[in-house]
Amino acid sequence: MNDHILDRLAATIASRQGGDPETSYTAKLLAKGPVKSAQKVGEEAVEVAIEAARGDAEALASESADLLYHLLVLWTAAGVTPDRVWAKLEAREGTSGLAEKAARGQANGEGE
Ligand SMILES: N=c1c2ncn([C@@H]3O[C@H](COP(=O)(O)OP(=O)(O)OP(=O)(O)O)[C@@H](O)[C@H]3O)c2ncn1[C@@H]1O[C@H](COP(=O)(O)O)[C@@H](O)[C@H]1O
Repeated sequence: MNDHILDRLAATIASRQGGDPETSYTAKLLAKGPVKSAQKVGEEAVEVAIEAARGDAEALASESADLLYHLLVLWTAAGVTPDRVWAKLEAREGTSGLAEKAARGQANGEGE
């Protein structure tokens, strides 16, 4: 997935670590630490939800791009590589979300 936009964006974000906050918004954000990035992810997620509820597909696409950018910044700030997340998704590929939910329920002692 190395030529995917998310991987290219993640590489750009990683390259901004320790960069000049005067010339790079990403460097400025990373310099503030993971809590600031977590706050931005929360804000952008709310904006995504608002545009989805309003039924504005163009605004939803735009806010989704903001959310993905800030999520990638958060991963970098928190030391999570995109490959680690992709591996989680790949491990779930082909399995039903309902089966996973049922397994979690049993582990929690539900449904007995
Ligand atoms: N994809 C993005 C991207 N998406 C959103 N944003 C910025 O994220 C910010 C989010 O909007 P807000 O209204 O919350 O911004 P704000 O009010 O300045 O927020 P605060 O940080 O002050 O809380 C805006 O300033 C957007 O420009 C992005 N900034 C950068 N990128 C990518 O990151 C690359 C590197 O950017 P620099 O680090 O700036 O060189 C760019 O080439 C792009 O590919």
